[in-house]
Amino acid sequence: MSTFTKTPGWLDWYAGPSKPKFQLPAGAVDAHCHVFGPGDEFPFAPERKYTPCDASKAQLFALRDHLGFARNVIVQATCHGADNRAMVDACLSSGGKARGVATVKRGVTDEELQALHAAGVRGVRFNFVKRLVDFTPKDELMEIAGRIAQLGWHVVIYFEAVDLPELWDFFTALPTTVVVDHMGRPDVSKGVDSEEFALFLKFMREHQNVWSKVSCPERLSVTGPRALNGEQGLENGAYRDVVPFARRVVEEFPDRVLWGTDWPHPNLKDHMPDDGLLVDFIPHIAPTAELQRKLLVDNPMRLYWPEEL
Ligand SMILES: O=C(O)/C=C(\CC(=O)C(=O)O)C(=O)O
Repeated sequence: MSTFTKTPGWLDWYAGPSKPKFQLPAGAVDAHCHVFGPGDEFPFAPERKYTPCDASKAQLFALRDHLGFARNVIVQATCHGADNRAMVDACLSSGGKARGVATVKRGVTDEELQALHAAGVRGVRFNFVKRLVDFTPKDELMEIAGRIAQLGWHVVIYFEAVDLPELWDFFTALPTTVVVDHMGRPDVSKGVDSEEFALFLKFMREHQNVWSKVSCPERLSVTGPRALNGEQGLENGAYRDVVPFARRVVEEFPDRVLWGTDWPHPNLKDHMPDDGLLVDFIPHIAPTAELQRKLLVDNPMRLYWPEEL
């Protein structure tokens, strides 16, 4: 029995994912996933906004193998705050098959940054989603960005589309490669030609250092039906409303896109996706073998394992 009580209504990750029909290219990277705890070993942070179920490194690596991925990029989740131990432990246990994205505070020492680097961390995440984090002053974030730039790391930013205008000046001043989570969370009901999404495309077009994860159809879709428990795939319409957004980004910026499962899918409210069906979403957004190879292999390798190229 875990010491922690999950947030009421919490949905646990789906333990019986289907085998994807889409065969991932050799060396594919799941470039956005998390580990949670286990809470009794790696306690959740006091300042967290949610308490999840456990989602261990062993369970993540089993999913990686089941789906046919070769590697993971493990992104520090806000439920662990700036305590990166669970993520670092997972990276260190992966035999070089996982790299990490950390959360750090201004007080982090150079030695701590070096230790994170040695463990496989290659980026920090700045989260601007108000339901997930308390506000951090931008000068603090800019100072951190300046320090991690010297390690060759990048900054991952998580925000919602309506907040992009306000955050624009800060984002465009970052001195590193900048990776946007989930296409900046567009409101897909506004359509792919909306002003809001045009601003996001302009952000990427005018700033060659900006990359995007084209992940999370299950989070962005408003129409469904859902790729739920192996029952329905995209051929039945699951998450169809997200396809034009992701496909537009993949086709216009093929060398600056990443894809991840987002396992164990924190904070979903109405359903838990089948990760096998999420993999089957990929050929709809990256329709050619070349686009798939860039999205799943070449781009994440360039960012996270450049020494192997
Ligand atoms: O997994 C994600 O990308 C999205 C999250 C959670 C999150 O980012 C976090 O806790 O750090 C969300 O939208 O609730």
